[in-house]
Amino acid sequence: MEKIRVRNLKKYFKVGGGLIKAVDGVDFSINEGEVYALVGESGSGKSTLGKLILKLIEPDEGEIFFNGINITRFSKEQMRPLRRKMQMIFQDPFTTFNPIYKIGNQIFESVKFHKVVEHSFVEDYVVQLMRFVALHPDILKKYPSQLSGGQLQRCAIVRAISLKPEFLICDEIVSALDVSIQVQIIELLKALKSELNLTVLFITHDIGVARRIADKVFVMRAGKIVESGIIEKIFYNPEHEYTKRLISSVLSIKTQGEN
Ligand SMILES: Nc1ncnc2c1ncn2[C@@H]1O[C@H](COP(=O)(O)OP(=O)(O)OP(=O)(O)O)[C@@H](O)[C@H]1O
Repeated sequence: MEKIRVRNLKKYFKVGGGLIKAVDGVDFSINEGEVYALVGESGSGKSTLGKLILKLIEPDEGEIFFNGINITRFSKEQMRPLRRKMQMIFQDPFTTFNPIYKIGNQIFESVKFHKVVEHSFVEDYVVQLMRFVALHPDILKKYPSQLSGGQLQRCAIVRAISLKPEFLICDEIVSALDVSIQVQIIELLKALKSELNLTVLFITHDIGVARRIADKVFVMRAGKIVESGIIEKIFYNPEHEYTKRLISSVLSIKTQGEN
């Protein structure tokens, strides 16, 4: 079943006297249970595309379908029941949480707001999820500033999955983390994906990271998808010059690291 489809999506920004074509006529669909990576250099339009799909910003043109329903012109009220089903996790876990409240309270509130489980089960439910992502439940009593980036990103994952989403966008969620922690978070996401039958769009500038998690990939350049398909095929047999460049930059970093 088709989970997400976008058709001729466009978002331009007026900056100074000029126009930035952040997303410039994008078409694609993602089926239920698929993990797609969206790969491209900084500024290619990846985050803007992610925000458009979730209707965090409005497109200038084009259409967005979720579960086959055209949500492009849905109002805030119409979007409310869908918000829980479409979650986004961002690069910087320190801005995900409000620094003045304990982590637990923030996750409990969001589970209560969306009425995911009965009030009396909320704490037990979240504690279970904390264990699932290998975090001690005592962390729920801490403030964001008391946690490491990796711990906080796991908490952001708990908050997102606690709402039982159907579609998850991860926007550069491992970019700010050490390589060993990156691997742990990617493995965690893979486990979650199969446990929860999630459909995932994993945004990253690093096609090497994309390859670890995704089955398929969209390569984005200057607001357009220039190549897409099965990631192993594209990694070993890229057609577009831009994709070749992305791959060779990953390979050259690896080679330098190995020397
Ligand atoms: N609100 C905005 N106002 C003006 N320009 C914007 C806005 N949001 C994004 N842009 C511009 O749109 C282009 C695409 O930005 P976007 O953040 O989507 O790219 P990206 O591929 O996610 O890159 P990065 O990983 O660096 O965020 C960039 O040139 C950016 O400066």
